[in-house]
Amino acid sequence: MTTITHLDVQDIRFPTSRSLDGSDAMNAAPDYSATYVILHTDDSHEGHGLTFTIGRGNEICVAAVKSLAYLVEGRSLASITDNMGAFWRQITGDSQLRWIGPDKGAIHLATAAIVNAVWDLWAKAEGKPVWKLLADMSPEALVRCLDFRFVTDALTPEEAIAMLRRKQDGKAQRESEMRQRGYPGYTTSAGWLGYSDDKVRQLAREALAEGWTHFKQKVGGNLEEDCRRARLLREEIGWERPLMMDANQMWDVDETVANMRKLAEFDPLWIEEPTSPDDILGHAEIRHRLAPIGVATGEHCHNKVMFKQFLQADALDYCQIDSARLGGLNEVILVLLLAAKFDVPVCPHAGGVGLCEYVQHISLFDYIAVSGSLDGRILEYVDHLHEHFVDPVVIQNGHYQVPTAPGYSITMHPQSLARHRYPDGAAWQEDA
Ligand SMILES: C[C@H](O)[C@@H](O)[C@@H](O)[C@H](O)C(=O)O
Ligand SMILES: [Mg+2]
Repeated sequence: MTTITHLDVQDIRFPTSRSLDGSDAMNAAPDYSATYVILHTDDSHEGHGLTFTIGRGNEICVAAVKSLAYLVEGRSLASITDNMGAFWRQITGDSQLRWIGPDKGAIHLATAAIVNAVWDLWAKAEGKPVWKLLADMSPEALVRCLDFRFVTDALTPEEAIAMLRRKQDGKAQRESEMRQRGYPGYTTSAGWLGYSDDKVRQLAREALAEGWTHFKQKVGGNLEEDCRRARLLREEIGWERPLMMDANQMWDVDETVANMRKLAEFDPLWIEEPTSPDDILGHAEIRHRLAPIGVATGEHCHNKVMFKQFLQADALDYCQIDSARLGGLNEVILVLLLAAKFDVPVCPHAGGVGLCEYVQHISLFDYIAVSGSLDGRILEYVDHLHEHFVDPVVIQNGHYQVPTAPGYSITMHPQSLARHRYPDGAAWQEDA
């Protein structure tokens, strides 16, 4: 019986601001970072998990993980997995720690790192990748992993079981389809705001040659500049291939409408995070006024209650859950079910460090067992930092190939961890 003996947490940072990888209008110079958790056990298994931050602030998540550690140390894996829903309530329920959330901010990001590490440990112990562990569970077992508190007005456990039962037919066929074709993706790599025109053109050409069909660009800077870059991208990718735009929360509601009426000339599929991530009614208003341009949001949507209200308010066309902004996989699954009930496609946020590795499991599971559909669904891809992972994502022809190694694909190489540990790792010492 596997027992968690000790939780180790590390502050891992990559100096991506030096090349402006990941730059956008709100986040001009991010250092992609991970609050990295290892659950050590009394046998050969380890559970790895991380939460993504963009540099300063990672130390706050590290401290929050340390405060939460007592909730898993000393526990047997079986005592957690026997009732994952109860475990999730417990890890989010320490009243003294909950006070600095609840279910939001640094404490919730830290929760995600631990919860995802538990899933990694469970999947490794079962010898399955996480998506397969989930896809093989009965509807009842899956629903037992979830905490429906605060969402039963929109979705009850009984309804969730019924929804999952309805998708049992065809699961095997969808799984084999995914093993053959992979899950369709889109690339953000050519569109970072800090890149020169030449670099954008070059990366767009390379992405086309690699088989990408959907592209995302950053907007939210100077409007003329946004238009110029959209024109440039359209010159490279043509008009048949979808182009998405991401403003990273730069605008007010009326400003969004005015700016997007101008950018509509470039036929965007969606505008992502146009305004404050908390402004549900604002997004609904934008959606209403900008249709048929879609509204996408979710990478800063911090819990199931927020998503419930976005869905109830008809405020989004694309639900962009983040695997470590929500409190780990249990809460993500609940949002997948909510989105399926409201018939809104889930297109997870990815990129950063490790987020592509995580979300491939989520979208595969969504297709195989929850929504059963690829309509309007496309999974983000960003071409940075995969070399640090033991089982990195594999992309072919713009499609994520199905991961087969046991776990959540989030384990990093020990030498990558050592080199990027902040502030003493070699990557930070060399030209400091
Ligand atoms: C700072 C980051 O790179 C963000 O720009 C990024 O996550 C982005 O919003 C995205 O949608 O990929
Ligand atoms: Mg975004």
